[in-house]
Amino acid sequence: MEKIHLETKNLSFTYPDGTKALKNVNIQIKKGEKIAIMGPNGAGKSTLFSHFNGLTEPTSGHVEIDGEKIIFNREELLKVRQKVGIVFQDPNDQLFAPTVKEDVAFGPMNLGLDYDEVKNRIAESLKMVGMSGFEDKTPHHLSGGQQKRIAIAGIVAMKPEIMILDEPTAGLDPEGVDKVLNILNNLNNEGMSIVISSHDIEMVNHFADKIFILYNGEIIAKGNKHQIFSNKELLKKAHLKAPTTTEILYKLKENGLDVNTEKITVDETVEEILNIERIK
Ligand SMILES: Nc1ncnc2c1ncn2[C@@H]1O[C@H](COP(=O)(O)OP(=O)(O)OP(=O)(O)O)[C@@H](O)[C@H]1O
Repeated sequence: MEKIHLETKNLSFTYPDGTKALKNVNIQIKKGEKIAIMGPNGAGKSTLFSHFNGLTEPTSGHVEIDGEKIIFNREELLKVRQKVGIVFQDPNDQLFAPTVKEDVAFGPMNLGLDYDEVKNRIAESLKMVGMSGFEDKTPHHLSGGQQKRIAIAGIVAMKPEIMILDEPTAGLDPEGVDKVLNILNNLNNEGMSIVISSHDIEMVNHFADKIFILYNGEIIAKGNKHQIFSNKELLKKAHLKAPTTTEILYKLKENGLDVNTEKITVDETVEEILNIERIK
């Protein structure tokens, strides 16, 4: 059986002003999975992510990493943060050093690694995100897409086992989205578990093995992309737009054609349409 890498058990969180941001959230992420958490603004995605490496302590319930409950003391949290790396939505919340290399060095230096190892990690992680040569640049003089890749490099340099990214492709142009997805797929191929949040259904359609829908602090659905993206009622409730392929298949069905609306990718949809032609 595949090992569970990260799990939340009856996780609930209420902000000091009384906002119940998470209500009894139970999710399991297996080793090596690519997961997307989707949901409307204010659903609780960022609040959930801040629990994954112990940045926030649950009001009730808990989070387990490799079957071990996160314990809230300095030593244990340091161990958790080595295993679970978080890339925030806004690179400005993450990038603060005067140069790219100092920024990427920050995490590995905090792990107490020696100078040569830190240097190696800076070079390796900048190469991984396609930003070698930018070492001496000021992070705030880079484009949004470049800043995002530097923020990812800073976390990659700590060699976490699980990487959490809050809306990693928001605001990027199509090439920027592809670049980030390539980086995440390469990291996943090396064994890293990846969890992202996103509103971008076409991107998630290409990326995720499993999707959780968070709505008003609760997980209201989980499944693979076929199960989630063919459920138009669910998508509407979660303020998500169905993929164009799903819209086409639903329209064909409304017009009396016997099509399987669970086909999601362009290739599957074309095959389904060609099948109707063949039956005719
Ligand atoms: N510091 C805070 N104090 C009180 N309420 C908060 C605080 N931060 C967030 N909230 C509330 O908690 C709920 C969940 O917010 P959260 O930011 O986790 O949602 P989200 O799904 O990440 O939203 P978005 O897609 O807009 O980034 C919202 O109702 C929000 O208003």
